[in-house]
Amino acid sequence: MAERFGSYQSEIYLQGFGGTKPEFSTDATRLESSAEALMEPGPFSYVASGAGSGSTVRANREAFDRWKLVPRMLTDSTDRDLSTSLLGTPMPAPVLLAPVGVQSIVHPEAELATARAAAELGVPMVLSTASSKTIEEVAAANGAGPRWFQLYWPNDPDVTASILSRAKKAGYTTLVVTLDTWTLGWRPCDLDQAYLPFLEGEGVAIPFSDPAFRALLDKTPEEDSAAAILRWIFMVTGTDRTWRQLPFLREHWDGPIVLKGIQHVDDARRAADAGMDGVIVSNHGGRQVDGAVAALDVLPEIATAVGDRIEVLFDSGVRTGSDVLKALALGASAVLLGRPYVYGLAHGGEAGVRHVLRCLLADFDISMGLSGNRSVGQLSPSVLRR
Ligand SMILES: Cc1cc2nc3c(=O)[nH]c(=O)nc-3n(C[C@H](O)[C@H](O)[C@H](O)COP(=O)(O)O)c2cc1C
Ligand SMILES: O=C(O)C(=O)c1ccccc1
Repeated sequence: MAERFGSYQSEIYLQGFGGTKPEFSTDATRLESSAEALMEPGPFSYVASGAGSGSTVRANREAFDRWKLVPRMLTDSTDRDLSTSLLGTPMPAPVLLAPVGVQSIVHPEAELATARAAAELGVPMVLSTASSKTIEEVAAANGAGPRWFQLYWPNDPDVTASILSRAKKAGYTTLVVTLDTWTLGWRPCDLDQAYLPFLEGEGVAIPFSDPAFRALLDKTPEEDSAAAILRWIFMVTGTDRTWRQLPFLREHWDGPIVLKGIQHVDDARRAADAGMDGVIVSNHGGRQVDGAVAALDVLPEIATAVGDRIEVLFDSGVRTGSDVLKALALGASAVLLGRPYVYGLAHGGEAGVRHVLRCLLADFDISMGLSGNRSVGQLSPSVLRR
């Protein structure tokens, strides 16, 4: 697998020596700028922006910039092994695609394009409950690729059980339960444009195709999609799901369960005590609580507290190979990539997502080697300085 990433490095450099520019930028920040030029203003700012003043979006990046790598020399890191295994999922590198809803606002092939690109590289994707394609359609596009399922937790037990059984049947192995979005954050950019993503594109395909959800409606989603969407929004928002109800998910999911959106060390301990298999340290890419702490700043204390009991994953602000390295050195066993692959999708569908992933993996590989690290298991805070 290292060879595959290495060869991509050579491919990019050889193209460069031949004077051929890559189709899309190899840099995540530039890709965001070109996505802005390419996308409609509504979808672009929906993807790019954060809650409130954007202070947490910025904090996520600033936290990465405060940590620096201290490279080591002559360490024989020519042959690197970036592969890892997480909750029974073998991975070519410690990277997954974060759950991102309603991808049809970005590209007509939406999650199907993402699923194909992820499968091609063997990178696990996490399918969002709010996706614009169904559980089964995405599974078919993902083929033999590894896939996890993210749950926005309905307050109706029959609907929850139905969605979980569909996901299990379609080959999703790990359940990610997102806890930080029991209502959408205050997002002035979207409010100012009156932009609501679920009203665009193909709507919310998973509940719309779900027999248990459809059974609750007076009119089918095809007859009255606005009413169906409203019903769905009321079902997945609100605070009536608590720690006490986690056993319900356990009863209806026989694979690993990971809680997403954990930011306080006591919540991470509580997740471990509740028998969960992992947590994702995340502030939803700064989209929920404006002024929330940078996700990277709480990672070390959470990894120290529970890292020996459960898996600690990380997202929010990962943009480069060095970022992956830093998060792993601070205790994450893997990271999830959010906005950058969505910009790849906007640029070129499946090819765009594949491009973004290959660039990130090649950059991570090179950064590992040049800083003197051979394997992900070897990383610790000692490779960093603040
Ligand atoms: C457009 C968009 C839609 C998202 N939709 C979901 C979702 O449906 N479920 C979820 O758990 N997280 C969702 N997220 C959050 C991501 O999973 C992830 O936590 C975040 O994007 C990571 O930050 P980053 O974009 O800085 O990498 C979404 C993020 C974006 C940008
Ligand atoms: O916008 C988001 O961050 C998000 O999580 C979401 C929620 C509902 C539908 C689509 C995406």
